[in-house]
Amino acid sequence: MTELRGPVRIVGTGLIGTSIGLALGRLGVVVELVDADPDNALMAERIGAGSRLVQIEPQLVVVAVPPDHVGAVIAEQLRQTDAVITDAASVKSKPLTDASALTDDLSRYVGSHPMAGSERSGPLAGRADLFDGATWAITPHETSDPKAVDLVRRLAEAAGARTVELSVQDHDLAVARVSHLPHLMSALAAGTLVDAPNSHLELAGQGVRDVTRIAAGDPRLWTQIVSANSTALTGLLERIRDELDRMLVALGKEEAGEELASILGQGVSGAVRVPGKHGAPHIELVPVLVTIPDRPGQLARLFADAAESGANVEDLRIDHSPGRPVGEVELAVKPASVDQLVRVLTERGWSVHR
Ligand SMILES: NC(=O)c1ccc[n+]([C@@H]2O[C@H](COP(=O)([O-])OP(=O)(O)OC[C@H]3O[C@@H](n4cnc5c(N)ncnc54)[C@H](O)[C@@H]3O)[C@@H](O)[C@H]2O)c1
Ligand SMILES: O=C(O)C(=O)C[C@]1(C(=O)O)C=C[C@@H](O)C=C1
Repeated sequence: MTELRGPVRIVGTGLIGTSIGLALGRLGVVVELVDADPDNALMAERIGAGSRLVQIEPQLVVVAVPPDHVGAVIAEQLRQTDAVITDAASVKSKPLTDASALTDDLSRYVGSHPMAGSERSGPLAGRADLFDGATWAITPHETSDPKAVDLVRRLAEAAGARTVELSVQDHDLAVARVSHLPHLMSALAAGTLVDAPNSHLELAGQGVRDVTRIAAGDPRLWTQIVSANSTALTGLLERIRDELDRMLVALGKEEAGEELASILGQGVSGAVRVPGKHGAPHIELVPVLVTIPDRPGQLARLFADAAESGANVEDLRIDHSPGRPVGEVELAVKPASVDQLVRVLTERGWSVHR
């Protein structure tokens, strides 16, 4: 076991670097912050992610810069320090290839990728709990030192994540499917809203919000991510194109029912395969919808009442459209807890529907 004692140097103090600094700060690990943009490093320091100048040599360097720059920073940090180096990039082949072109010995480098993030960028979007319960992929390459792999695993665990080890190639295939394709589909769906009249947008409910949230991610970052994974993405996009053609043909028919139901049914079968919280197998959750008045303290009261019922709220969604005097809270609970939750909330005056 290789103990994570720090100091940890974080290069790139945006959303991910700052969140890692904040998470390690919870354990008292000394963190040094470095960024090409001095304002971002200063901001990360101000919100408590670490310090800009640490006098001791780092034990570990985390490179959290956009994918196109990762290889060069890895090579630079290997030259400048004796530390183990990891990176957080959303693709793993490109950083390895780029770094290999710049240095001969990559034994102290182990790629990794926290599978948690946000559509927001920069240090102000950083959160100490971003990785709690998330999956963190570790992608050793052929010459990675096992002790370095162990230390990177320690980093992920210290940040609150559970680790999954897989090859660089397998990682890129996996994220093409579970992260990069969904991002592109979200961008395409959101793009159709650009010229939508306000009278259409006024009808926006939770469905369109669910589908478009990630489309708000930084286009420069995402261009780098998807370009670096173009081969895997091309195969998936071709499959989507074929399905779109099938859907168009079906919609054009008078009796489209069966064909459409088969495409939508495929969607249901795929959606239930998405694992549940903490990477656990998918568990069936039942949504319980509660209307809440738009007044301070109502959410706290609702949670207290839900807790009284004994139900564990597994997931939560708040839908509050501006201009409405009430909001709607969706509490997702296990089927066994539903009846008791509904009974207790109704008794306490909440307007509840399933
Ligand atoms: N955004 C997400 O949801 C997410 C999730 C997991 C992993 N990642 C990966 O993490 C990395 C960082 O993403 P982010 O969302 O934190 O981006 P970000 O834009 O919030 O932050 C990137 C930071 O890197 C700095 N930077 C850029 N080039 C640099 C260089 N050469 N040297 C030093 N600093 C440099 C920028 O000034 C900025 O502060 C990316 O590789 C991304 O693929 C992102
Ligand atoms: O939750 C989000 O906003 C994300 O898009 C996070 C997400 C993902 O696809 O799950 C996005 C890119 C990262 O490389 C890792 C995580």
